[in-house]
Amino acid sequence: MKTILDEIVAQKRVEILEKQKTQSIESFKNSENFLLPVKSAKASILDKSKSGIIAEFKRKSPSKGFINKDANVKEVVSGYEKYGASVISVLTDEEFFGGSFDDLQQAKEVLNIPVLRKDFIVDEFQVYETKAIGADLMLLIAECLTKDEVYHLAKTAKEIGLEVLLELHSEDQLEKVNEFIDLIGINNRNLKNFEVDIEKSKQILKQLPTDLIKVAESGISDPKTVKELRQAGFQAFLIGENFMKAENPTEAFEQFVKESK
Ligand SMILES: O=C(O)c1ccccc1NCC(=O)[C@H](O)[C@H](O)COP(=O)(O)O
Repeated sequence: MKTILDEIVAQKRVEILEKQKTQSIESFKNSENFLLPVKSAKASILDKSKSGIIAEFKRKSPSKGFINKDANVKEVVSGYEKYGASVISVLTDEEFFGGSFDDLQQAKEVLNIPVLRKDFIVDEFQVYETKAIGADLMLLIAECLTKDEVYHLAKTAKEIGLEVLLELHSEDQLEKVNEFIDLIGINNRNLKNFEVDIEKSKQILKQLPTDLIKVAESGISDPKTVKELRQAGFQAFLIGENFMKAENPTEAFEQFVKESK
């Protein structure tokens, strides 16, 4: 049976082919952002004056539909930074998440902390594109890539200065971790039925390489869960919907950070 991830990846491949009619890796290399230095997410997460939260700007999702369709990106992300976010994640997928490059670029304009391009990267074209749009790091999802693809995409990213967050959904994907990965995320959301199980993070944690930054992802809505996961050994927490669904995402974030200390 096809999963939502299969559907998203198929759509990505169509989009890439369409974009390649007018853009090329060479054109990305000639872009203004290409030679600019990136901000390190690793360093920002290890900075103890911040919360360890990777706060995600997310307008909609396949599991929840619309969350906050018309949110003002600059307002929301600058609030997240003000109250201690370590990194900002911006969805750039349009079809399934209502995101855009414009959202990422607007976020970048007002932020001093690193910005993660949250998308479904399956081709080196998108790696160069990630640098050209001004992101500091990118996500790779082990579930939709072979071990060789993860290696090639992560190596390319590192060569052009991007940091890489590799997301795992199960223990058997651990073999895809390589020397080019900076952060490793465990996604608590089952992409077949969208159920969230925070225990999954804890189970896989014990087997993660000790030298990588460990990120618990998805379905976190209680500050106590952050405390628990921090105690267990996670250094970062990727949280989107819980803040975005609030009437005032910044206030919700501020309160959450206070309670998760
Ligand atoms: O969020 C979804 O419904 C989803 C569906 C299919 C593939 C990926 C999906 N989410 C991407 C993410 O990784 C989350 O946006 C991120 O971890 C934040 O999760 P949450 O705090 O639950 O919004």
